[in-house]
Amino acid sequence: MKRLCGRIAVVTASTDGIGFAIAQRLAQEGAKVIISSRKEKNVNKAVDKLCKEGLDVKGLVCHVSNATDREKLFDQAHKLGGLDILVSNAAVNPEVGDVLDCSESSWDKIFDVNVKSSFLLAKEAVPLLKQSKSGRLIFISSIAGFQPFNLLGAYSVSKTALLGLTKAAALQLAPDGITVNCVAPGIIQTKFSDALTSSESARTEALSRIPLNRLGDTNDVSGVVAFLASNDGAYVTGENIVVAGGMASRL
Ligand SMILES: NC(=O)c1ccc[n+]([C@@H]2O[C@H](COP(=O)([O-])OP(=O)(O)OC[C@H]3O[C@@H](n4cnc5c(N)ncnc54)[C@H](O)[C@@H]3O)[C@@H](O)[C@H]2O)c1
Repeated sequence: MKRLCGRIAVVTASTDGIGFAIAQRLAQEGAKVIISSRKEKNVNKAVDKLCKEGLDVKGLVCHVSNATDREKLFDQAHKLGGLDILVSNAAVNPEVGDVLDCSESSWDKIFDVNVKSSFLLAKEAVPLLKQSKSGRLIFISSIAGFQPFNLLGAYSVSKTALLGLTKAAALQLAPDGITVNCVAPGIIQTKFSDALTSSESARTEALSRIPLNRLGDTNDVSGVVAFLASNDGAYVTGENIVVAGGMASRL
């Protein structure tokens, strides 16, 4: 099914993991997708891979905290014809520990990348999204945003902030016909979740919390994002959608 023909999408941190799967899926559904991440080498590799699959993608270096990089991202979209879909996916977690043990520098970094950059990307995308007939803003939060994970204190709180940002921005942008939603993944197999899944004991503990009894795959998340980006999701806004194999009922 190609639900996104003629749409232009920007996905941050999309050279690997969940972001890559989202970029791939949006492109498979017919969108022209701008891939980005911090390192040129990774951008080139991801673009090469998707171009070889016959997908319409362009790539750009973008450190989401860097205003010039963000400007280049939207300039590129403008040159391609506009912007219909922004997926804000980049996140960091530089420190493992309880929330009140987080160092000030890690707190600042977590909130700078996970929250402030998402806010700024959204704010800067709005002029282009307003020109689209089907503007979509999609934030990637986490199940930890609903109930903080042990030892992921500050990261969890940053993801909670995105739940609020989604609701507030959805109300603000509804009169312009732009939908704003958030996807909150559970434990999805990527580099990011390695610590939660790599050892046998960590894996068993993780699975004990997931009613569907399997870890998530990046495609479990990308399909939901594609739905929200498409006309099938046109009447959904201000929602935080958990994609976690039922984990939310065991929090
Ligand atoms: N994997 C999971 O279990 C899981 C669960 C819940 C939420 N998430 C969220 O999903 C998103 C993607 O995570 P992932 O699991 O694919 O892992 P990942 O490590 O592949 O994704 C994080 C990406 O963000 C990028 N990034 C970090 N700082 C950046 C910056 N300043 N500018 C641009 N890019 C930057 C990293 O390079 C990395 O590619 C993140 O928002 C993460 O919080 C992941």
